[in-house]
Amino acid sequence: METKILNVDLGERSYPIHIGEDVTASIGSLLADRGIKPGTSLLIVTDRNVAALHLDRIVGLLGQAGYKVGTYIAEPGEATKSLAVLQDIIGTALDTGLDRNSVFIALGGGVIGDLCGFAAASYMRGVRFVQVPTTILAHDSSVGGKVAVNHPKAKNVIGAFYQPEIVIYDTKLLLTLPPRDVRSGLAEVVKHGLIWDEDFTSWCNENAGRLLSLDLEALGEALYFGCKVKAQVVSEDEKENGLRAILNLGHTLGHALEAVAGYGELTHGEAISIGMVGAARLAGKMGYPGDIHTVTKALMEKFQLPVVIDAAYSTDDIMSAMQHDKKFRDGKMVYIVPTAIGKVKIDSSVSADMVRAVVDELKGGE
Ligand SMILES: NC(=O)c1ccc[n+]([C@@H]2O[C@H](COP(=O)([O-])OP(=O)(O)OC[C@H]3O[C@@H](n4cnc5c(N)ncnc54)[C@H](O)[C@@H]3O)[C@@H](O)[C@H]2O)c1
Ligand SMILES: O=C(O)C(=O)C[C@@H](O)[C@H](O)[C@H](O)COP(=O)(O)O
Ligand SMILES: [Zn+2]
Repeated sequence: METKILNVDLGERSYPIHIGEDVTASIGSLLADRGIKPGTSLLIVTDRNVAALHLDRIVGLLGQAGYKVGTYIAEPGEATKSLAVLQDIIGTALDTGLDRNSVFIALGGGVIGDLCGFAAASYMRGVRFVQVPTTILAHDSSVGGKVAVNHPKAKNVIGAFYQPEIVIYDTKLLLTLPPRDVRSGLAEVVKHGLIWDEDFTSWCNENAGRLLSLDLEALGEALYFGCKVKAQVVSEDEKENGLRAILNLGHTLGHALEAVAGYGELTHGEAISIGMVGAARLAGKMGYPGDIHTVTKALMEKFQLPVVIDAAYSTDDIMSAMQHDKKFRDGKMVYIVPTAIGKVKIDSSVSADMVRAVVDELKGGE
């Protein structure tokens, strides 16, 4: 696929997304084009898995382009998205003398993007940062400026809206992903179809095999579509006062499952796969056509993602974890309900009893 460029249109905080095979080869000139001049001190935040595979090359490219490069290597996994690791990154930034002109680079998946982005938002009250996503899932996390770490009780509740300077998305880096993370990332790809476009949802269904086997042509198209939806929604509603909540399809239940299971037990994509099937069940109970559930469940199964809740998790724990959802207002639940394939509604009329019934059905393996 030839390189494609999208723009996130946010006035003076607008930024480009470059997607293509080998775009990181030009990382130095892409940074310079964004006003990050050679000679600038950079801190690359990454995790151990990504470091072993891709860090030396990126450090080399940035060094050759004249940047001063430091690194912070975290443990892989969701548990790394924590205040303790955030503090450690800030310690490294201080020890290496980074100042307000310095730039943080997130080289990794969504965990690293969210963590590094929040570190950049906090360090000296804000330094610039760059997203270099290395997972499929990170087409979602690298765009839009939601940055955060987790609290043991709830996902992403310590965070900010803080936009990157540029997103540099090299699809070749995805070729080293383990199968579980391929499947997990594809859950968010399918989500962008389910909330936005019936035709793209059908395309995902038809191209599941190519996507699962990391066909770069198919992946490039899928990631371009997801980033395009995301850029459009975020450009209209950066801070989730309305429309942006649709990106949360499946997340009320999904985030609760991640917290109740213990961070890292379920991947984010696995959790929202179950959450999206739950939302489709809810839609059925509310009188929307039954095929939303059938199609959603079949799609998730096609991508080898889970569609039921482990019976060991307590329904009460799941229900109370959902109370921390950031969409809820004044104690009122707000759900993203699919009303057709490719369409969703932001709904505050869903009863807790209905949600509990869905959770119990999913635990019963239905
Ligand atoms: N900010 C947002 O808008 C947003 C959107 C979606 C998800 N998220 C967050 O993203 C996180 C999940 O992201 P994720 O699934 O990318 O998780 P992740 O960052 O933990 O990456 C998944 C695994 O893949 C490994 N990995 C990453 N790139 C690799 C590569 N190229 N080759 C081999 N291994 C590689 C990592 O080491 C890790 O073990 C969650 O915390 C979720 O809440 C945020
Ligand atoms: O960008 C958004 O907005 C999203 O909701 C995208 C989600 O896929 C993502 O998981 C996000 O981090 C969830 O945000 P939260 O506000 O529910 O924590
Ligand atoms: Zn998500």
